[in-house]
Amino acid sequence: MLRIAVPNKGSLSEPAVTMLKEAGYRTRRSGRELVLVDDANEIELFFLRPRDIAVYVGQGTVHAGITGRDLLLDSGVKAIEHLALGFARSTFRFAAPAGTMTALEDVAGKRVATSYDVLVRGFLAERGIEAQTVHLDGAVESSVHLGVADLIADVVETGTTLRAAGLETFGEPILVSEAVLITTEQYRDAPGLATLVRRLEGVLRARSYVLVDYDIPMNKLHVAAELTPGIESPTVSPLQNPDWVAVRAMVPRADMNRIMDELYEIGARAILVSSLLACRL
Ligand SMILES: Nc1ncnc2c1ncn2[C@@H]1O[C@H](COP(=O)(O)OP(=O)(O)OP(=O)(O)O)[C@@H](O)[C@H]1O
Ligand SMILES: O=P(O)(O)OC[C@H]1O[C@H](OP(=O)(O)OP(=O)(O)O)[C@H](O)[C@@H]1O
Ligand SMILES: [Mg+2]
Repeated sequence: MLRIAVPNKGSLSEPAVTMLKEAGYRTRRSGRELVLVDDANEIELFFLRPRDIAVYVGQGTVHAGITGRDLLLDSGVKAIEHLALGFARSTFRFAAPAGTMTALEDVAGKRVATSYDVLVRGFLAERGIEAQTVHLDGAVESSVHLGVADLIADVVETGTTLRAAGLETFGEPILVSEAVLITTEQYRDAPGLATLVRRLEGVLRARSYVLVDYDIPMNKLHVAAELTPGIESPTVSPLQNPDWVAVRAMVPRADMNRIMDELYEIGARAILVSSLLACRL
């Protein structure tokens, strides 16, 4: 039976559970279950602290796990990023009181507060910059104001938390992170894992594409097909009126409105967009 570690708390937890549910797996009924056996899908889900997941995967006690790229790198564990999952997207950056630091060199000799010491020390060492790290478990943004550090290195999504603390990012991002499915060389080809990966890819595709249907005059079909080439080729069906056809194709969700506008411009009508629940391409 495939053993998978799933985050039990924090930013990764809810979207990870939602994704597994959309991939057809049984998921937690309460927030308290530690392990869940899904016999039908031959999978066991272990709900663990996000930070610990790389450790379990690295030790080989579970076949794979969902964690953040930043947490994986900070763990120092030799695990493989098997599939990027597209949620919990963030950057990991240095930030200091507004107007005080502009370049990485400014970090030299300073105290950097962070929850990701290994990641930060590795990044600075690679660039030959010596600085001291101060480990904090969270709310790192408060550390400068409270005098335990001169700057921070932390997760930034919208930047709201930084702004509220009067801090500004500077220098290149240390890392661009998102949730990832991780495994080890040992289990990379485990049979059940391929199924899990295919299902998760199906969810990712279903999230990033929509299905568009429209009617178009026959003489405009070639232009319309260029706008909606689909994956292999758009489906074209006859209509009772021989001068018109119906077309169905998958289009990237991000381009949906532009494509609808352009289809309308060239004469398409009854343009309908629907969401996909799941797919195998
Ligand atoms: N605001 C955020 N937006 C996107 N991703 C985030 C955000 N905060 C944390 N993450 C991501 O979540 C993971 C951190 O897991 P962690 O359990 O520490 O989450 P958390 O939301 O910080 O939880 P906690 O409430 O325990 O602080 C990392 O991969 C990190 O990049
Ligand atoms: O850029 P923003 O959209 O403001 O998000 C980034 C903030 O979110 C996370 O904090 P979290 O809520 O997890 O609190 P923590 O610092 O205690 O982990 C992260 O550590 C940042 O503080
Ligand atoms: Mg946090």
